Amino acid sequence: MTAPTPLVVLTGFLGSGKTTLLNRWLGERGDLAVIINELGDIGIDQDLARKVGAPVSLLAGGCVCCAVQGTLRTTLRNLYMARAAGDLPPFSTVLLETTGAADPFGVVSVLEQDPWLRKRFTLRSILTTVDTVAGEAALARYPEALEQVTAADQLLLTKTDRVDAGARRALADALARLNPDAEVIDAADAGADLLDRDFPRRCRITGVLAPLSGMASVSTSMSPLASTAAPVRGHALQPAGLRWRGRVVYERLQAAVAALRDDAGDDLVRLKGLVAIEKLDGPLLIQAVGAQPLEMTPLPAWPGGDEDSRLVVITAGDDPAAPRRLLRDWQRRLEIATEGNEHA
Ligand SMILES: Nc1nc2c(ncn2[C@@H]2O[C@H](COP(=O)(O)OP(=O)(O)OP(=O)(O)O)[C@@H](O)[C@H]2O)c(=O)[nH]1
Repeated sequence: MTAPTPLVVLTGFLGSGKTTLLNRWLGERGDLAVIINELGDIGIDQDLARKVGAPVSLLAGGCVCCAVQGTLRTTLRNLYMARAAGDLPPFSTVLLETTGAADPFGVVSVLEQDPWLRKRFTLRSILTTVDTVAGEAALARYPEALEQVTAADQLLLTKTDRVDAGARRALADALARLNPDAEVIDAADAGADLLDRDFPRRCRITGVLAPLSGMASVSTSMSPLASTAAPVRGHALQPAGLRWRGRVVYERLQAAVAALRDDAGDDLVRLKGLVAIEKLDGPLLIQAVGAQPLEMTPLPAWPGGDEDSRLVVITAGDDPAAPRRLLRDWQRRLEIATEGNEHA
């Protein structure tokens, strides 16, 4: 049997820059197979993944670490079989982008517990993006963010263009204390050759999400970033998505986004969407990460074959109805017809 194919896990909290980095790497090398995991049922990132011939598989509807572990197994098997049959280009490495809420240890256990997969794939590394703007707050509030940092072989600082050198250094020092085994570098300096790098084998023992009741003590004793904010229990992140047909007037969209952000307040963790706009050929890509500035980018054409408008909202807290309420208000504000729309 040929040597097992390396699997690189790219993780990092919601909106920390995983897809941006993945896209850059896809532009740098053509020997990757990519698996993108989305928290909700509606996928956007797989359409945004640069189309350079790399096979891109979508795992939607939950985290690979728990809800869709079985689907990850099937996807890896399918990739292996399709390559063996010559139906896919001969990729050398599988790059798995987790959801921003994933526990990387759960991903590792998929490989470890499946004898068939264990012979054919090997975990090469866990690479974790950390947002220099929002990373500190995320680590203090979300056990997922802490778990992702703890699990990392390499920590990649993103959005360093938006903070000063002092803030960058303070975060890097704090991360080094949280995970002394992982080197901290700027994502901007991380070329795609990082995907070939082997790291010393580590015993990965889940530390944060499993004993959730211990989270408060973990965040104060381990984290130099601990804040007074009460930590949210694991996976207390609620996704909802809306899909619709029809164009929206730009000014009304702007007002609807502002109203949604206002209504959600601090609980809005992530907003992303592709929206058809009056008088524009391609869609508008909408991105918001917490309270960070909104990004609206007109795309020249619809990426992927899917030309439905889509909006995904992820809120903090235990109430799964919260993001759905935001989407219902969104629908009402933009007078999007109910018929044919899909909430997920
Ligand atoms: N200024 C700046 N913005 C960045 C950088 N990296 C990512 N972003 C922005 O941050 C937002 C989120 O980036 P993504 O790459 O989609 O983050 P993600 O981790 O894939 O997000 P999820 O998949 O939703 O968890 C987007 O609006 C990006 O344009 C960076 O290095 N600098």
